[in-house]
Amino acid sequence: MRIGILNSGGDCPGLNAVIHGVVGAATQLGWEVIGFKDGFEGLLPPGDYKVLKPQDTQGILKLGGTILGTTNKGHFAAKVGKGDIAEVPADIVAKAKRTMDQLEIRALIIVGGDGSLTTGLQLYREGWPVIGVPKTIDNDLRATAMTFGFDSAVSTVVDALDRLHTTAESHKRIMVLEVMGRHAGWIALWGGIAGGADAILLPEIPFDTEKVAEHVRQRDAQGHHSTLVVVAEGAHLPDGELATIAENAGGEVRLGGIGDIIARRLEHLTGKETRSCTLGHLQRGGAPTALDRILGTRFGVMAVKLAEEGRFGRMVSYQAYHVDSVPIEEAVNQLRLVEPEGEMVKAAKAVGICLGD
Ligand SMILES: Nc1ncnc2c1ncn2[C@@H]1O[C@H](COP(=O)(O)OP(=O)(O)OP(=O)(O)O)[C@@H](O)[C@H]1O
Ligand SMILES: O=P(O)(O)OC[C@H]1O[C@](O)(CO)[C@@H](O)[C@@H]1O
Ligand SMILES: [Mg+2]
Repeated sequence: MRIGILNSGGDCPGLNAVIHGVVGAATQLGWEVIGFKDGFEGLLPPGDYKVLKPQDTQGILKLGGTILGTTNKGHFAAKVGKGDIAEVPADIVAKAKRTMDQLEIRALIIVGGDGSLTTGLQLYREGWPVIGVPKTIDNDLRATAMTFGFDSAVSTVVDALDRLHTTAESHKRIMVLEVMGRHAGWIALWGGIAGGADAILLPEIPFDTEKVAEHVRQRDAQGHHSTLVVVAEGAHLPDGELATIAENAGGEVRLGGIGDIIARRLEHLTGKETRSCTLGHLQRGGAPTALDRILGTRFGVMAVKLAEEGRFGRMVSYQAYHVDSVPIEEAVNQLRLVEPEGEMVKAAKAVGICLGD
């Protein structure tokens, strides 16, 4: 038996751990694994792929990125189909299906985010043997309590904050760190708490910059002359708007710029020298943490198990310390956001972190 795997959408630390897990588990069953390159693009005739044997995945656990490559552009860019639902055009699907048939692929493991899994759902509904593996550093999918890549991204935020602390203290400055997370504040909240931020601004909690400025003044009065502010890229400006750069190929807006805006306002309101720093794709690169290597491995193993059991149309999911699965249709387009009254936000406030509300 032969199965396929592809990565699609943005990359994420831990993708190679999934590939490693899939190849390891499939090899034990005597199966062959085909790795399609650059997302769904690799499915287009004549097919861009490589046969993945255990020796091809040796040593990749610790590597960031993906050995298969990925894309969020290309021929599979979803177009608006029936009832305003984005669909991949029929001729593209037909061409890709030819490759699947020629290679006799009996299961296709799609490791991707919301967009790629929506495409996966379309293909499953058209009869493809699809299995989904969720991938996002944002950790914002309702159907899974944790995704690989998140812990690595948080570690990068913590490392950045550790470094910013010392320069902020030396100069008695406010430092604003803008972090990723799209419309969810998980990276900001976890990274901010672990990195000892003094203020954390989230998409889920409307904030008032004057309240942050007052927090800075109080800290100054207590003898703390530097302040670290973490702001999520998707946090809303006081008028409710998002700070954006452009639209990307998938039609999704590219977020960015809120750190600079907040820094300028805080400097104006407090009279303190303020600098901002955008962490950007550093959060997506580099070696995955041990947790992400383990999670990626377990997700890969579960994907092969689902293939063995013929349970297609399902997405691997992590719930209550167990790796299990849910129907893909229940998983896509269901965001898990920070609860403004949740225990974690309360814990942040309890240790004196200002959320700007
Ligand atoms: N709403 C959608 N419906 C169907 N396909 C989609 C949708 N949004 C995106 N896609 C397709 O999925 C692929 C990747 O999309 P996108 O760049 O959003 O990545 P993703 O899988 O959502 O991962 P992430 O956004 O976390 O990087 C592209 O081919 C894109 O056309
Ligand atoms: O790599 P790109 O296309 O700029 O996408 C960046 C976005 O992708 C993510 O890294 C993951 O969804 C977001 O946190 C961020 O907004
Ligand atoms: Mg997406």
